[in-house]
Amino acid sequence: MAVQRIDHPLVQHKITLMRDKMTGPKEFRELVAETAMLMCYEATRDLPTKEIEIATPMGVAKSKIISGRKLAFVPILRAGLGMMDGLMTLVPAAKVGHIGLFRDTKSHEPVEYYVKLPEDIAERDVIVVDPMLATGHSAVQAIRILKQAGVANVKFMCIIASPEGIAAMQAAYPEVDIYCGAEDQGLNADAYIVPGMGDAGDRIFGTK
Ligand SMILES: O=c1ccn([C@@H]2O[C@H](COP(=O)(O)O)[C@@H](O)[C@H]2O)c(=O)[nH]1
Ligand SMILES: O=P(O)(O)OP(=O)(O)O
Ligand SMILES: [Mg+2]
Repeated sequence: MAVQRIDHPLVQHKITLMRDKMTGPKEFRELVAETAMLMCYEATRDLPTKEIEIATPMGVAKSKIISGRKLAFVPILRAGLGMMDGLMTLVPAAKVGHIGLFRDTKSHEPVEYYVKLPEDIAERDVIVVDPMLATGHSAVQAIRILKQAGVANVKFMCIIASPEGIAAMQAAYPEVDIYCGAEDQGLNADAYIVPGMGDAGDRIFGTK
């Protein structure tokens, strides 16, 4: 498994603004979407292309289009939803599946409450998105659901990852590439990433 940290200055700048506890929900939401769009640029770098001929106003150009297997994004609800505007701006033809998980406050284990996937998900390359990879159990569960649905090729994209989350993913799905913007120190007793940026879902939707 490869962990790719996206160290583009724009991504790093936006992460700093998201970390700031004074950043309110409107700005936080915009930053999550913008960061996701920038990260998606890297996560889709290996999409296959083919050359076609296209009529321009001045003649015929040999030019590339994306070819091969189609893409689906799967946000882990709720926080993953915040990344979708940016991703769909970049890849408007992608289909979207939803996996709803919340973490039990005592065990920190994910509790599944909703799954809706495109009918042809097994024929698509999938990028699972969640701003935070903490214990890694939500991401592992989401990928398990997708594998059971027949998905062969899956990547995971988060804004901040913990070493524990990366290790959990590596143990469960060593073949899944992880794209992250930052790798932080670790988890606190409540399984939040330190220093992190708090509860991403609450900050996106203003619920706390
Ligand atoms: O600092 C944090 C840590 C976690 N979250 C939310 O929890 C899940 C991921 O947690 P796992 O422990 O990896 O299952 C993720 O959906 C986040 O929304 C958070 O917001 N902030
Ligand atoms: O993983 P959680 O419990 O933080 O869920 P949500 O994304 O709904 O905040
Ligand atoms: Mg939350």
